[in-house]
Amino acid sequence: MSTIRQQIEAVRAEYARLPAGLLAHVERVVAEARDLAARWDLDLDRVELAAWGHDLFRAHPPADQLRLAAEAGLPITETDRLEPVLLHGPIAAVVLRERLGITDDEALAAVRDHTLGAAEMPLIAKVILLADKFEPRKRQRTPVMREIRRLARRDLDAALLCWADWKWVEERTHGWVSHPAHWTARVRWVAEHHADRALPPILPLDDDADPAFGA
Ligand SMILES: Nc1ncnc2c1ncn2[C@@H]1O[C@H](COP(=O)(O)OP(=O)(O)OP(=O)(O)OP(=O)(O)OC[C@H]2O[C@@H](n3cnc4c(N)ncnc43)[C@H](O)[C@@H]2O)[C@@H](O)[C@H]1O
Repeated sequence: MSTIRQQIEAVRAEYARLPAGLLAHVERVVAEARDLAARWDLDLDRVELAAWGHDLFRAHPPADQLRLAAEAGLPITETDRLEPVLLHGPIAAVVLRERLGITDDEALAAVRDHTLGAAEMPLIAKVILLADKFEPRKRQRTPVMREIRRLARRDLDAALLCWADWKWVEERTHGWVSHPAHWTARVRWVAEHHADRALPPILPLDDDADPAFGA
């Protein structure tokens, strides 16, 4: 069985066949994810492994992404057929497990869910999703990502929710459909956010005590 550092080197070697621009992005995500992981006291090697794996299939043509997803037995929704790029994380998670022998379930979940999020996410997955969204190039392109980055240092869940709000606007702007998996995650995050900030109980209405009703 290989060590985690050997697994990282094996995944990293795969980028030799991929576009230089993608490698540069992944290197930025690795640095960003390690920084955030250190703040949340996570195992840096496991986070780095997930960061290296997350975009292995990002640059593949859409037809290949659809074919690979079908070969891997992944569920393919109507939204995935319209936008096969949404399958690149799930494909990478399967290939990392089956071809590269990676068995760290939380790291694989982070790879799988880095585009859409999921209702249940281990800390590693939250860190990878957010680091991918606010690595330096992206926060230069989308300045609101700087605020989400600042928030992630204090509260990962609030940062995810803010990213989901931003994404909702992005989807409407581009005329994209919200992916069902992302919507399920978002609904859960909103419910958890409000549960954490419980409102005072609503008192029963007493119409008789209300002068407006006594008249
Ligand atoms: N072939 C290539 N050659 C050279 N460089 C390359 C390359 N491919 C990638 N790169 C480089 O790698 C960088 C990183 O790629 P990404 O990290 O995928 O960066 P991105 O395209 O800006 O998308 P995003 O940050 O939203 O990422 P996500 O996985 O969430 O989302 C992934 C995509 O899903 C799409 N998406 C998300 N939600 C969607 C929805 N609901 N409907 C439709 N599409 C949706 C968006 O188009 C988004 O771009 C690129 O910016 C580029 O510099």
